[in-house]
Amino acid sequence: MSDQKKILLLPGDGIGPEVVAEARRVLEALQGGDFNIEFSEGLIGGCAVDAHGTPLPDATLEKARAADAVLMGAVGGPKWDTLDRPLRPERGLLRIRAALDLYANLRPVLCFDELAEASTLKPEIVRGLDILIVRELTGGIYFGEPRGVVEEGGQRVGINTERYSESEIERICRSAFEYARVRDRRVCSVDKANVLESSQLWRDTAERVARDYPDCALSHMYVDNAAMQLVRGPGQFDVLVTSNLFGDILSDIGAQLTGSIGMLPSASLNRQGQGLYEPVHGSAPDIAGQGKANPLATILSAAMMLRYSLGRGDLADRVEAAVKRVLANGLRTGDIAGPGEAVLSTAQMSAAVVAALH
Ligand SMILES: NC(=O)C1=CN([C@@H]2O[C@H](COP(=O)(O)OP(=O)(O)OC[C@H]3O[C@@H](n4cnc5c(N)ncnc54)[C@H](O)[C@@H]3O)[C@@H](O)[C@H]2O)C=CC1
Ligand SMILES: CC(C)CC(=O)C(=O)O
Ligand SMILES: [Mg+2]
Repeated sequence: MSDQKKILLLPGDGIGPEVVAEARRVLEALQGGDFNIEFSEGLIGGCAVDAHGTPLPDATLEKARAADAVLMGAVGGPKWDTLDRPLRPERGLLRIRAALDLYANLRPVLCFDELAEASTLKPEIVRGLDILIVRELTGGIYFGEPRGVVEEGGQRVGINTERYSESEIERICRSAFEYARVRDRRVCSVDKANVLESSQLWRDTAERVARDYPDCALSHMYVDNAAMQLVRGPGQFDVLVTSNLFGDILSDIGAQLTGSIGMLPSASLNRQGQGLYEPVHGSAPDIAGQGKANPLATILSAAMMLRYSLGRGDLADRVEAAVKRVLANGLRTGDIAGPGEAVLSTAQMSAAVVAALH
């Protein structure tokens, strides 16, 4: 029986449309037999502001709710940087994450052996690197109230609020332990409990949740040390669980350990297993429209979508194996190419992945 899946594509801005088009090509190449996809498209970010005056039109949210999964590119860019905050493209992304309750953001920091030389770190440090960052995605300072810029004492004051409830912390910690159970059973909770009350609650809650997972080890680390340890000795980590802001920053560090931010995929999941999949990078205005973007982070995000939302781990394995083959054959986009190595365009890279699908 044919298994028709509904995928909503949200290309967004900058390099978003370029990398999403290439991930679509890979998904299309997998179609046939018992696997078929019905693609639809929606607007989010700056392109949605231009067309509808809002970064997240209701129609996009409705389509997302009706889809089996959403594959997004990236939002934002200098064209929209001057807008009032509620109109900024990035707000559209935050709103769709909140509206779909996508609280668990998985960012696998996986270094393909073939790219160990492309890492900022020594190859022997990153070879075999496999960390899972579990980032809380719908709370914390990106959402806390009060927020805004107010007049106070004759000057402007910018306000944001870091705020976490026990239940928000508990559910993301549970997710982290569940993933740890199918890995090396080690969870490092990253916070700033020496300064922040929200982090003290985070630490207490992580300790309480850990009692339900006696088969896993829990450790704690302050975020400043964690940033340093990720660069100094990333192999010490298995699962990292942390807040929205800290996870955002630490995962960009993690991305560079894998060779390039163009390599790091992500999945954002709710309790129902519904998910939004996107590369960790942004809209990269500096290279947009030039065919220079590395599409592998988005292609690997599509693989995560196959595994987590579409129940097709077999197809996800095929995509990931194809990416590995392409890298083993020495094929590189500019961000991961070494000196003197030939550089593929965005479209040439995805064509190579399609050709390497077995
Ligand atoms: N999830 C999202 O939609 C995100 C959106 N943004 C937005 O994107 C815009 C640009 O932000 P930046 O801070 O410059 O971060 P960025 O991730 O877009 O770019 C940082 C650097 O990495 C490079 N890069 C990013 N993706 C690449 C890829 N696939 N292949 C090769 N090189 C790549 C860029 O060329 C740039 O030099 C901003 O408007 C920002 O708010 C930033 C991060 C995430
Ligand atoms: C709008 C930002 C929060 C996006 C971002 O940087 C991210 O999710 O990594
Ligand atoms: Mg980020």
